Amino acid sequence: MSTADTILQVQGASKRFGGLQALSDVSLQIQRGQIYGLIGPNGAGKTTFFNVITGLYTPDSGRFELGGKAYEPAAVHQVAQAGIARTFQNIRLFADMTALENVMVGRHVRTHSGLFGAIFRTPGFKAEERAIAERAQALLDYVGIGKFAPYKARTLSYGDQRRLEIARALATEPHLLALDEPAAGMNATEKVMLRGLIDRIRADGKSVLLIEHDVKLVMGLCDRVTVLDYGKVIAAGTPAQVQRDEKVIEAYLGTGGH
Ligand SMILES: Nc1ncnc2c1ncn2[C@@H]1O[C@H](COP(=O)(O)OP(=O)(O)OP(=O)(O)O)[C@@H](O)[C@H]1O
Repeated sequence: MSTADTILQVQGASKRFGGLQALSDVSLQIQRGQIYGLIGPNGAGKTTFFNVITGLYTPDSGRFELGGKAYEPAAVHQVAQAGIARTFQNIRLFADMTALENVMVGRHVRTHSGLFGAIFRTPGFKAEERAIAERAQALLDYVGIGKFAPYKARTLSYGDQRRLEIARALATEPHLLALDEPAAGMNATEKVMLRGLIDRIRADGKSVLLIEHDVKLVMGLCDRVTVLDYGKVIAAGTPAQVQRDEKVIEAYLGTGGH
């Protein structure tokens, strides 16, 4: 049952690809200010779940509520307007745009001048553009890469590109930030910084949904965790609870061979 503190409520999400049931009746509930982990072996359906809640895949079934209001995850733009922002497992930045410009693009979801203003560069558009640039710089500072603002995205280190993706996602002012394997490919120092950043994002009032293979990171950061295997929820609870769960141990270590 959802409460006033529920930010995301998903009930019975399913998604089939041909003969493969990638998601089967998946439900979960994220409370405001929570860091929520979604884990499971390779191919368990984690990314499919992200794609469903962020409008990239149309679910076959499921009910979705964000901040107590029903939403149809029908289109990526509508999802951003509703208040979910995400990053991708395979970084998707505009490689030849500067770090600042990448964040400015994310910000445009929340601006008003629109295409007309952008094409004719109206005074309103220019003032708005300045404000957007200032806000983008503040977000780069926030994730710790402010000094790289004028650098092309592709020249940044891998860990910094991941932080840039987070800054761009934050630019849409989401209530829920969905991070798809943010620590993938990071070294130990970068992981420590990432952990600090996610903690700070939560402290600043946002909820975070996290797909992550680094078990230590998940267990250290998350308030609650849902475990998927073959598209089904096999366990949900605190990190300590799911770690002890036999179905979870079996899924990771068992005979599934995945
Ligand atoms: N667009 C698609 N078309 C067909 N099958 C797909 C599609 N997207 C995902 N799948 C399949 O759905 C299943 C779940 O994949 P998904 O990427 O969601 O798993 P995952 O838990 O994110 O895995 P990983 O940890 O490896 O990223 C897999 O068997 C995958 O091959």
